Parts: sequence; C-alpha cells; structure tokens
Amino acid sequence: MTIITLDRVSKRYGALQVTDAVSLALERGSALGIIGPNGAGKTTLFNLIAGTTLADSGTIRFDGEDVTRMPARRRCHRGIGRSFQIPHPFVGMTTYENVLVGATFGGRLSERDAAAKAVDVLELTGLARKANVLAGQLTLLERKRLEMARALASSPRLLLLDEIAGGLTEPECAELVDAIRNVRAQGVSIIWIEHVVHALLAVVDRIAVIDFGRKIAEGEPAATMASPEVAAIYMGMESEAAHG
Ligand SMILES: Nc1ncnc2c1ncn2[C@@H]1O[C@H](COP(=O)(O)OP(=O)(O)OP(=O)(O)O)[C@@H](O)[C@H]1O
Repeated sequence: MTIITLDRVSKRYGALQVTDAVSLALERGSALGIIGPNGAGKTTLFNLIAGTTLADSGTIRFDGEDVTRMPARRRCHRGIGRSFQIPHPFVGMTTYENVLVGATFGGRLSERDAAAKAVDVLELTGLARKANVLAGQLTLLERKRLEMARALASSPRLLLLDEIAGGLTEPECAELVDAIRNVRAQGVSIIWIEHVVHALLAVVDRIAVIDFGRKIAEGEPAATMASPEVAAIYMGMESEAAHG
C-alpha cells in the first residue's frame, strides 16, 4: 500500500524547469531519503507535495486521494506534515506552547486533546524536559527537535523533513537520528531531504537522487550511493558542505 504517489510531476519557474517529470511512490510506514546538489529542486518537491506550490502537470495522490490541486491547509489536515529547512519557532513562546499551536491549528484538536498531543510529541522528540523553556533559548539540536515536534503536532501520516541534521555535532546528529527512528516506529511514513548522508542512511529504506529537477536514481541506499553517477554527485555535495 502506498501512502504517496507522484506521477510525472513537473514545475517550472520562468525558463527554469525546477521539477522535471518526477515520479515517486512511498510505501506506507517506510522512509525515503532524498539527496542532490544545492538548487537541484528538492525543497520544491516538498512544496509540491505539501501544496505550498502547485504542479504545472502530473498528479500527486496521498492515501489514494488525488491531492494535486488541493490547498496546503487541507493537505496538512489530510495528514501531510513538514519541517522547514530554516526553523521559525515562536521565540517568545515556550517549547510546549509552540507545539500546542501546531496541535491546535495543524491538528485541529480541541484544547484538551491538543494539550495531550503536545505532551506526547515532546516526549517522542526528547523535548519533555525543555517544555517550559522559551524556544528562543533552545540549543541548535533542541531547535531541530522542536521543528520536528511542530510538524508532528498535526499528527501527520507522512512527515517531510527538510535538511534537519545540518550543523550538528556527531553525537547530536546521532541523537536526532534516534528521535527520527522513534517517529518512524510510530508508523509515520517519512521523506527526508538531507545533505548529511550518513544520518540519512541510518534511517531510510530507499534513496532517491535529484539533479537538475530530475530523479536520476532511486533504490536501496547502499547500491544507489555506490552507482558511479550518484558517487560523482555525492562527491560534489561533500565539497559544497565543506565550503559552506
Ligand atoms: N518561487 C521561486 N521562484 C523562482 N525560482 C525558484 C522558486 N523556488 C525555487 N526556485 C529555484 O528553483 C531551483 C531549485 O530550488 P530548491 O530550493 O527546490 O532546490 P534544493 O534542491 O532544495 O536546494 P538546496 O539544497 O539549496 O536547498 C533553484 O534554482 C531556485 O532558485
């Protein structure tokens, strides 16, 4: 059973074909990693899935339903949740309050259910001890956890994670990987865009490689990473990461 299917989805900005006939299918409960160079069109793919950008052509089905033209808010309520590459928490609110906002509006829960949901999500993401700390005072790792917690507050069945591991130390990265594994163990399907490939490999079942808006490879992680075409791109990404 697939949770999400993209069939030849395309998007163009002016002369730039940012998404070029991308097809993808994700099995329910599985995790897919997406890699590719800067500007390859990865975040745009998330925008297309989440509905913040509409596809020019192609179809997107979520849980059997055609959501291609559905507005982002409704897709969120259907069960597509996302984290953003640049987190924007409400810095003057506590960690708990930030998650509560997600549960109330994203999850459309009553006050009492939203409060219970926020507590669950803080536990799941390892933030329970930081519940009453202002979001503006969290460390980078904690802000990454909060970004994931806010996405989870809407009870998504599909979670889109956009470059969540960047900038962390190795032990912090390992902690984040554990948190993502916990989320997955709850049955949430995951698509994760990430430059920190070893973190990705610790979680995902499959990898898709995007370059110039096209999916150039997809498959079992080790075999996909080992293919010469992907190895060349991956080496380019490593030097990009090393230089900024
Ligand atoms: N709204 C927009 N209008 C015009 N061009 C856009 C728009 N959004 C993205 N682009 C362009 O589309 C291309 C792909 O961008 P996208 O953010 O999807 O890439 P990415 O693979 O996520 O890159 P990165 O790894 O740097 O985040 C870039 O050249 C970007 O400048």
